[in-house]
Amino acid sequence: MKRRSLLSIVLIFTLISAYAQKKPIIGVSSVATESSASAPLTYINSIKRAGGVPLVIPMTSDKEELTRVLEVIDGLVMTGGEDIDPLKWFNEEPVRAMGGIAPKRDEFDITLIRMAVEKGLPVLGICRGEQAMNVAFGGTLYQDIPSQVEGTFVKHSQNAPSSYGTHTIDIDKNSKLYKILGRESVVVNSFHHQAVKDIAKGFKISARAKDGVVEAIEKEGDQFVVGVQFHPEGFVSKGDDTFLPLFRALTEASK
Ligand SMILES: N[C@@H](CCC(=O)NCCCC(=O)O)C(=O)O
Repeated sequence: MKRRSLLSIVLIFTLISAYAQKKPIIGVSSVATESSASAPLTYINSIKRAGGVPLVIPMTSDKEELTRVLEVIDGLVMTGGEDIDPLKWFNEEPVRAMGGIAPKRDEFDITLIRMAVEKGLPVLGICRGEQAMNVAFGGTLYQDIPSQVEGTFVKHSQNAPSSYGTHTIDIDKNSKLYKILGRESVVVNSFHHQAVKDIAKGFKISARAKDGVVEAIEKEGDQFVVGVQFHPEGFVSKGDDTFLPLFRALTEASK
């Protein structure tokens, strides 16, 4: 009898440790067009380098489909892209300097973020993904930094490779981002002309550029819900480990 109970304990322990070693499946919102569903390999390779298994999610706003997707993924990365429709999502008339919008992608991204966060999944929003995260929970955006934000001077739309940082951000020491990166400031890449204006309820600003533009946000509380205005995948996918801890924090939170 003793031998059998010892064997069953060893078996249970083996099963638990095997489960704990399983790589988490990380959903990646597709950079959708009307005719394709794909995501840049920079996101895919960064997730792999951080120990996750990437899974591209085709654009849909069908809640039944999204519910099934959320049953199979353990975490989520929201990718970059077009401007977000200001009239639909934060009740502002479009300013002349607003860029191209993608209404179906807005619906997809914002519905997916809301459902993932409400399900308790870890979510990392990148650039548009950070902006959609803020809007999904009631925040607003500057539609065009240069024409709407007095006193800004940093170039937020760099003409340099995505693996090359061009401006500094200052990180709040009381933030998840600081705990993850372990530094008060860091040089980031920058490919945007919009930014968080009013922070969503239940979120906080965790980093700003030297001209005050918001560069990172996070949900208050323990759930990993982090948005960054820069593109950490541009560095990580090229072997620069500066932001690998951010993807690792996502995959760890997804286990
Ligand atoms: N349109 C928004 C967000 C910009 C953004 O996501 N840039 C990334 C483009 C490259 C990619 O698709 O990853 C803004 O301009 O602020």
